[in-house]
Amino acid sequence: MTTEQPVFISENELKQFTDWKEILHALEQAFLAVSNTDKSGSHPYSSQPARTFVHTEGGVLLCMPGFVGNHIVFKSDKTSTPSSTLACKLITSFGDNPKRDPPLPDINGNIFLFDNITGKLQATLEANYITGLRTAAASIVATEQLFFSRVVDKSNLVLGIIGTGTQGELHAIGFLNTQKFAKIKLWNRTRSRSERLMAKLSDLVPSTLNAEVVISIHGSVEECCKDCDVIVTATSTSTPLIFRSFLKPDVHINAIGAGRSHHAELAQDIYDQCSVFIDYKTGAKVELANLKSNIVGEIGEILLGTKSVPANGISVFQSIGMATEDVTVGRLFYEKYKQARSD
Ligand SMILES: NC(=O)C1=CN([C@@H]2O[C@H](COP(=O)(O)OP(=O)(O)OC[C@H]3O[C@@H](n4cnc5c(N)ncnc54)[C@H](OP(=O)(O)O)[C@@H]3O)[C@@H](O)[C@H]2O)C=CC1
Ligand SMILES: O=C(O)C1=NCCCC1
Repeated sequence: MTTEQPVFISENELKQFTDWKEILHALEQAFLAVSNTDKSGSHPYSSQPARTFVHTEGGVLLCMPGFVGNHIVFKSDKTSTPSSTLACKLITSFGDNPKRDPPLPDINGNIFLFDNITGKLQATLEANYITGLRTAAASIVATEQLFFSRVVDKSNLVLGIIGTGTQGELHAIGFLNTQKFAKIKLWNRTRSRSERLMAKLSDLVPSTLNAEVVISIHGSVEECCKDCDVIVTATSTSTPLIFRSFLKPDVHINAIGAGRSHHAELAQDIYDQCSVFIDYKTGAKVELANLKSNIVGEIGEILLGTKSVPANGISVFQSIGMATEDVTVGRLFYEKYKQARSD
């Protein structure tokens, strides 16, 4: 039995291990694990209750425990045997933090990884950046399944990002690195923040799949959404920003924001007409209880082949955020950290 002390791995150390292909694979494993009910087959499986919320005067603490069994950590390692991983993310959201001097992130989290045999703590991973990566990767996997799988002409596609905070930025970077778009349109309530993101993306573009992409900033949400094929909403708004009339008929939307409710960014006239897919039903029962829409199923059900993708119309991935995503991505980063130290 190991007598080693748990390690603490900082955000700066973790950043060097970013590999979008591996992160997308880790997300697929998480989605599959949640939807799979057969522990004896070849797919990953999971144990994951709905997360809990502790409210304080200044914000909220979320406790997100999860277990994933029979998952493959590295897509690139064809010989790897399946792993089991137990972890818990503790994450706070304190909305006044960005206004402090100096400003602090609204969202601050850590992932605690445990030895699956002994239950002993192995590592604590600072998880602001990982939370951003895995949320963006969840949207990218959802977009592959709900949009790219049904689209015939993949030339000249337009991506819109509504909200260019931490999440909006990592979504733009993730999509730039993994999917082809002709245009990326940005909108943010505070324009200077979208200008900062545009400058950052322009530097990154040459090293991505999207050397020819045109990036633009827009003064209104409606103008930004016009002609978009895929949209990401990543704001903390508590009132709707996007209405049906802004949208193309077959648009796909990844709705990330968790303002007062998890479905505040889109107007009811969109929810009246679209097909909604989610990350996990257990969480949706609690966090999407007031959502009036057609929730078709989980992304993992599409990956398992037990649910099919609507051929057309508006699709929405209503991203709640779940522990199993942090479990598989946290394990991936921990293994990369250990490999780097043994080299
Ligand atoms: N689904 C998931 O798995 C996850 C969801 N989230 C959620 O994603 C959202 C964004 O998080 P993050 O990027 O980390 O936060 P940031 O603080 O970095 O960014 C917040 C963004 O929301 C915008 N915003 C806030 N209030 C409003 C409003 N009333 N109208 C329009 N825009 C508004 C801000 O604009 P401005 O720059 O003008 O202030 C900014 O663009 C949050 O709601 C968060 O809870 C976060 C992590 C995971
Ligand atoms: O899934 C997460 O992590 C979060 N979801 C909602 C807001 C805080 C972080």
